[in-house]
Amino acid sequence: MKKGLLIILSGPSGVGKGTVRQELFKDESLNLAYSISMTTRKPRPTEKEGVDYFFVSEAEFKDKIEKGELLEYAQFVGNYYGTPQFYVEKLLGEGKNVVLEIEVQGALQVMAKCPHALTIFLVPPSMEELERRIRGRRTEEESIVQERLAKARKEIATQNEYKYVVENDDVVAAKKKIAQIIQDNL
Ligand SMILES: Nc1ncnc2c1ncn2[C@@H]1O[C@H](COP(=O)(O)OP(=O)(O)OP(=O)(O)O)[C@@H](O)[C@H]1O
Ligand SMILES: Nc1nc2c(ncn2[C@@H]2O[C@H](COP(=O)(O)O)[C@@H](O)[C@H]2O)c(=O)[nH]1
Repeated sequence: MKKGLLIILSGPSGVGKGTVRQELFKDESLNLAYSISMTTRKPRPTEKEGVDYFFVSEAEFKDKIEKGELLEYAQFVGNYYGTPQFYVEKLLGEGKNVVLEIEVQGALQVMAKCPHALTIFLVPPSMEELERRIRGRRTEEESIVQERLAKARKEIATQNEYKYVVENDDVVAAKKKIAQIIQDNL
């Protein structure tokens, strides 16, 4: 069986990666699977264990790092986030096109390890709109919103490291562009 395509969907916090990803997953012709990350962040009220993330303690996360079980990992605004390698390899082996929805430091690690990965960076129409989206979600307290926005400015400056940059002005339009990019690379 032909191995699946590894797809990195990156971009600043609040740009709409999760929203666009959910739209993409409605398109069954893309044969997508989502890589569920591990994090030390506390779950948000709507988030479910094993669906949105595997929520773990810092000690558990560090144990995974030591055992070499993460494809990549990073610290992001006070918490660890990482990609369990086992599931990614299993899904790719089953021919699935696997989506990693990750921040920039982790994306750069995967690019170094997997040079054939399809890399897509989502940008907001403006910083003002990004701020509206992060605040509109009402998931972070003010100090964290400020830290995420500061991080976003640095992350947006790395967009040239990615093969494709897509503006998320409209969710359906962004989904269509990314679906076309994936089809073109299959
Ligand atoms: N094109 C869009 N126009 C307007 N609002 C949008 C658009 N895309 C996403 N949003 C909204 O922006 C907010 C942030 O989106 P989302 O949580 O998907 O971002 P994210 O990039 O996955 O964030 P994080 O990296 O922090 O998980 C949500 O409230 C979502 O509904
Ligand atoms: N390097 C990684 N980054 C990840 C992973 N899973 C999610 N993320 C990114 O972290 C930030 C913050 O996420 P949030 O859920 O707290 O808003 C965001 O950019 C995510 O895409 C991962 O496994 N590795």
